[in-house]
Amino acid sequence: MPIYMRIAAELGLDVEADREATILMDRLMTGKEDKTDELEYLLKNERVIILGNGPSLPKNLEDLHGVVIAADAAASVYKRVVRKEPDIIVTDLDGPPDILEMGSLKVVHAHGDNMDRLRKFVPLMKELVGTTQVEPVGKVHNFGGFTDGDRAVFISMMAGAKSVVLIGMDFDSVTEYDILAGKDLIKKRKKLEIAKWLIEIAGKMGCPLEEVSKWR
Ligand SMILES: Nc1ncnc2c1ncn2[C@@H]1O[C@H](COP(=O)(O)OP(=O)(O)OP(=O)(O)O)[C@@H](O)[C@H]1O
Ligand SMILES: Nc1nc2c(c(=O)[nH]1)N=C(CO)CN2
Repeated sequence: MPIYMRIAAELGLDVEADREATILMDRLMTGKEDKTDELEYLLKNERVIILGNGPSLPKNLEDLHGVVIAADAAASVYKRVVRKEPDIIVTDLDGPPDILEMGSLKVVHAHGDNMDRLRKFVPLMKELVGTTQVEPVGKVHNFGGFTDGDRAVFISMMAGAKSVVLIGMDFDSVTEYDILAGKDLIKKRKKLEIAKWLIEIAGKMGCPLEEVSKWR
């Protein structure tokens, strides 16, 4: 079974709704600039640092050398701690809305459970990269991956990054942010297990992961 079909079955996701969201995203991107070439240019042959939103993130943000990709709410933590904005934000738009005001290149994911947020936020954006987890349509791409953090890993690999460093990817523990945001913690833990599994697959596919011991 294709990897995404296994994930959809495990989490009870509606694949047809994902397809509908992909078509919606393509329509919402009409007249907007598809920044995929710039995304690739930013990452190709670079050392890429991917920030996940795990509890260890704030303590590990000193002296980062490389292109910084923040997975969703990790962008807010990065800005609060180092007073800089990440180069790239990968999001499915369920993080804090202030991240959308950052100057970072945004990679916005369409899926069956965020169509309202796509309708609300994509019209406010001038340029973006649109992604999906099902068949690509028009300007909406599938680079692989599922959660924001592991999608950032697949994007980096597909763009030809020289190496990939993972920070704040604590797959065994949810954050205070998840609890305060009232997330379904059983589902969140399942998503973190999936993220870990997919990053392992990316490693087997040749993704040049650095310092693997830190996130295991
Ligand atoms: N312990 C952790 N808690 C939260 N995120 C983590 C953790 N470890 C790794 N991550 C990665 O950081 C990403 C961004 O975190 P964030 O809290 O914004 O999650 P999210 O993707 O918006 O939540 P959801 O997966 O429910 O949509 C996650 O998608 C995941 O890939
Ligand atoms: N349909 C659907 N797709 C997703 C979802 C989700 O909640 N529903 N969450 C994701 C990462 O958090 C990624 N993809």
